[in-house]
Amino acid sequence: MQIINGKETALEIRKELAQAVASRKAAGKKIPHLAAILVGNDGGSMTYVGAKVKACEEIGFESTLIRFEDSITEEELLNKVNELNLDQEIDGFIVQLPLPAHIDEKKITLAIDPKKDVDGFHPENLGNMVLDLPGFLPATPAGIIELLRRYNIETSGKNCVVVGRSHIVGMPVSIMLGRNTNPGNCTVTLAHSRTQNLEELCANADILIAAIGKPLFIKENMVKEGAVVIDVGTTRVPDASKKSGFRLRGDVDYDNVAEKCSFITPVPGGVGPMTIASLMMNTLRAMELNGK
Ligand SMILES: Nc1nc(=O)c2c([nH]1)NC[C@@H]1CN(c3ccc(C(=O)N[C@@H](CCC(=O)O)C(=O)O)cc3)C=[N+]21
Repeated sequence: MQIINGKETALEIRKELAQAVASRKAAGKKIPHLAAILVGNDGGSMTYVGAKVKACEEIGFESTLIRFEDSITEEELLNKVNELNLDQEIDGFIVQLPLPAHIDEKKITLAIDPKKDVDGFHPENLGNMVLDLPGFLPATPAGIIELLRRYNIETSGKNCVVVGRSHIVGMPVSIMLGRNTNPGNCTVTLAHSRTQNLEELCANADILIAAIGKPLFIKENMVKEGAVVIDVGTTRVPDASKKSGFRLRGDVDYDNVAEKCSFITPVPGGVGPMTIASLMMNTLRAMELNGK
């Protein structure tokens, strides 16, 4: 069994990006500039956005954090999105999800200029992904693909089961793994809450991707001997023994599953840091895509 070290891999990518920034600087080219919009005070969102800003600083990207109160109106948020769309200094930006219930996330996502959509959530970028055209790949699925690539994990012809059909992880990663690319060429099954015989289905997977957001959902009996298990879950569960009062839990019952796997990602230190690394890769690509 090998633990896939996402934290270390993300660090490697960040070093590569820092080099790319340094050579851009030396050539007198523009430094990538990422902006992030954060609405409200959700603990998880603040942590993730903070980590993104920190990653920018380490790599040498410019970053701008834009914060709003929960009470911001949809129109005010749309105005800010439009402003960032037009701002020549900003190469890419994200609007951290989830947004307060009175704001329509779809409307906001549609308002982002696809050329600055480094989250890869805009339908134009999802369409480009499906058709193998250049664009931005969603950060978490791209991070998963990058881990499979860097660990030389064979995917071609493998039976891959993705559990969870979210628009930002399950659905896009199922498409990416089914494409005629390497990594890719999997036979993919996208499972969800209505799937019948889920346990049996998972137990037949060569590659199992858990993206449901339910702590410890994937049990030992759902994992095949020698399977590759990718855990996308990051749920904060209360834990009095921690200073923060919570601990991070994946979707996989790691302690009982790990032994059976050929490869497994831990939580924390697996897919999470790769999401941020992919976002940074997308931000650098934004410059290339936009001819800067
Ligand atoms: N517009 C938008 N884009 C996103 O990419 C986005 C989002 N909204 N909303 C929420 C999810 C979640 N997400 C994570 C990013 C990093 C970690 C991460 O780095 N986790 C660390 C631990 C961090 C901790 O200690 O809490 C780890 O797994 O090792 C986790 C989750 C990005 N998301």
